[in-house]
Parts: sequence; C-alpha cells; structure tokens
Amino acid sequence: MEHILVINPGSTSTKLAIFSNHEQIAEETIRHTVEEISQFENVISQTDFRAELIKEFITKQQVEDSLVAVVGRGGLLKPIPGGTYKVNEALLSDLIAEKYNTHASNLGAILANEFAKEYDIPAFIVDPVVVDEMEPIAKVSGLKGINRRSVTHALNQKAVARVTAEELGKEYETSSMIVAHLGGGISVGAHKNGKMIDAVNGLDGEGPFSPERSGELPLVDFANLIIEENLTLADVKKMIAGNSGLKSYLGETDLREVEKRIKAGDTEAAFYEEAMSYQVAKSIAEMSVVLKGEVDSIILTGGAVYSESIRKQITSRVEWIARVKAFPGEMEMQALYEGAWRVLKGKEEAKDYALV
Ligand SMILES: Nc1ncnc2c1ncn2[C@@H]1O[C@H](COP(=O)(O)OP(=O)(O)OP(=O)(O)O)[C@@H](O)[C@H]1O
Ligand SMILES: CCCC(=O)O
Repeated sequence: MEHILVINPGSTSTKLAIFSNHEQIAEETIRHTVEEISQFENVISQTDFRAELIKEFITKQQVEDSLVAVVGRGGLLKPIPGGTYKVNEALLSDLIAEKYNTHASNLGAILANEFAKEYDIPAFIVDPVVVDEMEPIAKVSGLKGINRRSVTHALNQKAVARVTAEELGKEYETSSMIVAHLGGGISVGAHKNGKMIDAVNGLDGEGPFSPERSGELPLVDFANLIIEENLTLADVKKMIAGNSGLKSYLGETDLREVEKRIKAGDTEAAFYEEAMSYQVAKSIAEMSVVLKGEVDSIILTGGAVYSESIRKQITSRVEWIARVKAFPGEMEMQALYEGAWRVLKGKEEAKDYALV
C-alpha cells in the first residue's frame, strides 16, 4: 500500500498525518507549550526538535517502506498563485533565509525535504500562506512605498469555503464568503467567485489580536516603544507575531488553559478572551463591506473555534450580516494530501518555484 506523509507545522502545534487512497489512516496533533517554543531563538532552529517528533510518528506508524511522497504546509515565499509546488532549492533557500519573514509554516517544506531525502521520495507544498489573489485596491496601505500583502491560512480558508458552498448547493467559484481562521494566528478573508480578494493579515500586524499575535496597534505608541526599548527589526517581528495577544496579557497561548482559568473565576482571562472575539467580529464586518453586503456565509474555523464561548461571542456580533457556520479545527491535512495526490497521479503538474 502507498502512503503519503503530511506535515503541518503551526505556531502552537505540529500536525502529522498519513493518508492512503484518500483516507487518513493515522494522525497526531502535537501541541507545543509556550516554554517549549521559547527555548528556540527562531523558527528555523526548531527544525531538529520537530523532525525528531515526526521521525517518532513515522516509526510508530511503520510506514518507512511504503511512503511515496511527503507534503508540507507552505510558508512565507514570494506572492504566488495557488497550487502544488515541488520543494526545490530556490524555495528552500528563500525559506531558510527567511527572506519574506519568519513563520512556523516555513518549516513545512524544510521538514518535508528532510524526509524526502531520507526516504528518496518527492516533496511538495500546497497553497502556501502567501497565495495572492488580492485586488489591486486592497493592496493600498495608506503610505507610498508600503503595500499590504496577502498572508493567510489560504489552504484551510479555501478548503472550508468549498465545503460550505457545496452544502449551500452552490460552487465556490460563484459564491461570496467570509472566512475567519482562528489558530495561534488569525486571518480573515473575503472570498468572491473563487478568489480571496482581500484579507486581514495578522502576521504583519493587521486586524484582530490572536493567542500570540498583536494584530493592529496604535502606531505612534508602538513607534515610541521601539525607540525607548531600542528594539531591532527581529525583536519587533517576534513581538508582534509571537509574543503578543493572549500571550502578552495572560502568559498563555492555549485557549483550553485560558478557559480552565475562566471556569475557575479568572475575570481577567474572561475579559481578554472576549476582547479577542470582539476584534475578530470587527474584522468580519470589515470584509462584509469588501463584499458589498452580499455574503452567502460567514465561516469560523481553526482550533479556537472548538471553544463554545468564542463561537457565541463572535456569532452574536456578526449574525446580522449572514448565517454563521462553525468549522472547528481545519481541513489542511486532507487539502495537503489531495494536492500531492493530484500531482503523483498526473492530474495536475507540480509548479516550479523560482527566485525573484
Ligand atoms: N478543544 C479546544 N477548545 C478550545 N481551544 C482549542 C481547542 N483545541 C485547540 N484549541 C486552541 O486553538 C488554538 C490553536 O489553533 P490551531 O491548532 O488552529 O493553531 P495552529 O495550527 O497552531 O496555528 P495556526 O492555525 O495559526 O497556523 C490554541 O489556542 C488552542 O489552545
Ligand atoms: C498564516 C498567516 C497568518 C498568521 O499566522 O498570523
């Protein structure tokens, strides 16, 4: 039997799966604590730590001799169209140099490449976080020389939008949806006729705060902080996309722990959880304007959507816009597998990534 290994490194987790013949035959989500992650200076230096966990998973599943491909979540590359890409030298060199910024998903191709070499099989990425379908007007930032860019959970946003369109008896290619992905990071996209035409990009300091991202900040106060604390660009990146959000308010990125504290009567934890939902709801409303109010469905997805209180807090503020569908967790593993499978079976040609 032929198996495909799927590797999905997130900011707070490493998700692993083995697929065969369109079925997920094994999966494991390894959650990383704040302490575990903070022992590493940067994302790239987590490679060996995460690779060891993956090796244990492969050994446990006894698939060393039957793996035919490995597919990883695609990271911060130059803006590119969606699709399946071969993991090649150009792609790896942009990720290792962190040319387009640092992100846990950068490890997807790097880790896939490690196991591709070990087992002599091809490695791919699918619909990386930089899939860019934004309209020109959405890229205007307000300051000449700086453009907004598309960095989102594109893979999962598109997968859940497709499923929801089908449930509505429609096609993704002719629907209007708003998708809010609530993970360690948060992204909110406006999907129109099969394209994500605008999106809130939390990695670059836009939109709502998340378990570990700041989202939008008052700029003058932040500039003062940079000057007063003599921060480098690397410090700033780490602060806004790793050490902010719930982590800065509560010292915690795991919402299950936050909710235990709320149950035990921690009113501060309850306040900041609700503030996060409040900000997500505002971003959803912003995207409804992009879609001129014509919204077939609002979709809430990502790990945080397992939380009933977060679902209720957001829904109560946005249900006047359109129906709200909750899609807890994600469909990333299946979408990664399908992308690799299409290429292996000759249904689609893998794209070649080239340096700028
Ligand atoms: N059952 C649950 N109840 C409440 N929160 C949960 C549950 N399961 C996961 N979460 C929370 O979801 C968040 C992580 O979501 P997810 O797994 O989608 O993120 P990730 O993959 O690490 O990062 P990202 O999606 O940004 O790439 C964490 O705060 C986690 O505590
Ligand atoms: C996936 C891009 C958004 C984020 O991680 O904040």
